[in-house]
Amino acid sequence: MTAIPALDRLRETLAQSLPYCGGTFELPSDSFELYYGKENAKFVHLSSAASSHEALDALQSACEPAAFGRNTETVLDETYRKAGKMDTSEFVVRLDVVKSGLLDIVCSSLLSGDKSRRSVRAELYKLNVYGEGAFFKSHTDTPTSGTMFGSLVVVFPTSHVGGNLILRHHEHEWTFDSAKLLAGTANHVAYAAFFSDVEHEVTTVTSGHRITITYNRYWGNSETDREVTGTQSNSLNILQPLNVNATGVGRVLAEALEDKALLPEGGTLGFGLRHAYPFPRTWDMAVDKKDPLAALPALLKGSDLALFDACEALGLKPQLKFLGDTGEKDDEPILLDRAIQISDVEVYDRVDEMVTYHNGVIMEEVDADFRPSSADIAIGNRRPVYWVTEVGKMNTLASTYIHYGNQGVLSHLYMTACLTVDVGPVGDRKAVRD
Ligand SMILES: O=C(O)CCC(=O)C(=O)O
Ligand SMILES: [Fe+2]
Repeated sequence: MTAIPALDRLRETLAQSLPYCGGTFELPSDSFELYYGKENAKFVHLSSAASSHEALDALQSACEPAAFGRNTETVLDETYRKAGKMDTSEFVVRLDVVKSGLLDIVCSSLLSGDKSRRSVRAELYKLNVYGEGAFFKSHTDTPTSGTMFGSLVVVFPTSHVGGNLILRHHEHEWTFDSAKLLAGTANHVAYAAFFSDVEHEVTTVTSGHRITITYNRYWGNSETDREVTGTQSNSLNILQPLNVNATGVGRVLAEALEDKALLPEGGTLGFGLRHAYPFPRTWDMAVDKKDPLAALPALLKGSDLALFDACEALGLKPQLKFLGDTGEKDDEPILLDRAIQISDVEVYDRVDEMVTYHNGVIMEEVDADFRPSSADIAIGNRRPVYWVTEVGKMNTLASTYIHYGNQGVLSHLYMTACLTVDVGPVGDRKAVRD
């Protein structure tokens, strides 16, 4: 098969997009003030200089053991998560992520395209104390609603050793060492913001107190731009460069489309999305009216968003689809343009059910140089697809893997869709057969 160098570059570009940003941020001293407890309210200043070991121990003792999610259940199991937690009803912290400008910094580092201006809401979720021996094994942050897209962790400058936040996405891994970043400072916080579907863990704290507050981040109203309140401060240290954008992706995609070795007579290109998105566990079309897949374009993030925007900018029509896996070894996967609830599909013939009643087409994986025969064109319910980026189990609708979250899954589950784009023949890629 002929090599298509621009396609390799496209894959590299899409994989480069970082799903996290982090750094340190200087704040006025009062931002570190914490009041907790209702009956006997206590005060502690969360910086190494101002707080005694005893005061931090007292805060730790006032916490409850932190639970986490195993599928739909919220469980306590100190072999998986050992940490203290305090609910927002039990404490008040002076730090304001909006007024201080921290939320702006995080959004402009992590988001791209129109979304970098879109309004974002950060909701304080928990205070956590990781004392000596505390840790949290690998999990993703459970979506509490369909608009939740990210998490933000703020680590206070109380002295601690260990407790690295390790993030993993596809084949990459990043370590955020808050202890090292905060060493010797009393007036900075360390922050890490990531897309919530990114797997992460907190390694064992070997000494001291690692005290954090976490926020869930949600998309706000798509019509309203984010109010930019932040001051650009010299005291900001951003560890991660900006994300890939649609222009960069569009440039390599356009180049790939000029190559005669890629679907010379036109066809369908497929991309497995790199992020998972929250979908309702159940819904009823009669009540909800809208298919959850229809909401997905507004939720895209990272390189998924850059790819979608790049296709549109080139005059192509990207489509988001699910891959329906029937669960049978010999069945071919079905491309679906709506989200269906697998449990709704009769067990006796899922392929027929998905094709006949759910508008599905049978997906046939082909090579980059595929040329359709007249037979391919005639058969309406089969679709030859050349997958540019990997599509697989992750992209299937019926996901059965055990999900570890920061709480039990309530209303939403992460699902990964794929993007397909029909292209015309070389030289006329926008010309697409109906
Ligand atoms: O403390 C951290 O760095 C991350 C904590 C975390 O993953 C969580 O609370 O879900
Ligand atoms: Fe988490």
